Amino acid sequence: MKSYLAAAVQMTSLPDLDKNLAQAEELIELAVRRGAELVSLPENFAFLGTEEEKIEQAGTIATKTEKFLKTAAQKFQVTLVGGGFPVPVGKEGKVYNTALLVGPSGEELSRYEKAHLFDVDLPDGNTYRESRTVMAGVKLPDVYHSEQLGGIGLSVCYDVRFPELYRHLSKLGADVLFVPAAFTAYTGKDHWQVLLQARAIENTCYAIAPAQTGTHYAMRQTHGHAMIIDPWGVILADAGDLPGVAIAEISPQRLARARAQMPSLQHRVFA
Ligand SMILES: O=C(O)CNC(=O)[C@H](CS)NC(=O)CCC(=O)C(=O)O
Repeated sequence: MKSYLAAAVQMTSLPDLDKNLAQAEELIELAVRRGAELVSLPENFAFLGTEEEKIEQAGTIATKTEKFLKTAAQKFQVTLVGGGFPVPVGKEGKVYNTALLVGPSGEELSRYEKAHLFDVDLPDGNTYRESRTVMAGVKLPDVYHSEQLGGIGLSVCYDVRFPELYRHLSKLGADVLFVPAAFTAYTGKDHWQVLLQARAIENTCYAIAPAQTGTHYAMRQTHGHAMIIDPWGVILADAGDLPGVAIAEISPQRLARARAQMPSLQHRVFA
């Protein structure tokens, strides 16, 4: 593993696939121009609209988004994390909320289907029933071991509240934990940064969290603050609340130092 720059993109995705993919490409290009070799896009980067619209367009969203990720990775010669985005499954009109890791040759390196679905009623009046349209993934994510970029583990958004998933990834040798998200403004203000720092600290891994920000449609507002956190829990970059990119260095020396100073992974008893 070498030292390199990683980027967490922050977007305001809309119920408009082509517009979103164009915005994503601009932000990937911006990150690459600043030297990023590993660029990540938030949950719902390709489409953020009502569940009805999402299901109607799921086939097109899946095909175009996968092609977009592979083409963009090749065009900019970078490794990309994208997702989740809907991929149709079965006959019930449901989708997997899928995250993909794609290498610079456009090859798929890893795929993860979101396992924890956001079925929550918030005190601000918003009701979320992700399971109405999404089928829960049943497989723990793999770690992709890149000689250059280290061990890379995927997750999606609400997963961040389930530490056992990240423990699984760190046990498999993850160095970088991805949490692409569309966190609600309401929960985000109190929970987002704390949860990400906890996942980074307890696993002595980098946490990279691309995010949605702003108002997408109707009452849907997201928290923003795409960020990169180091294995000691220090926030290295924070995108604030406007579209843009958070960029920071991922360093094997910093990983080694944090793990030497706090060898908690070696002291695990139960998991
Ligand atoms: O809002 C939308 O329409 C888009 N959001 C999403 O698609 C997903 C599933 S509903 N959001 C989350 O998982 C938020 C989790 C979260 O915010 C928390 O854990 O607090």
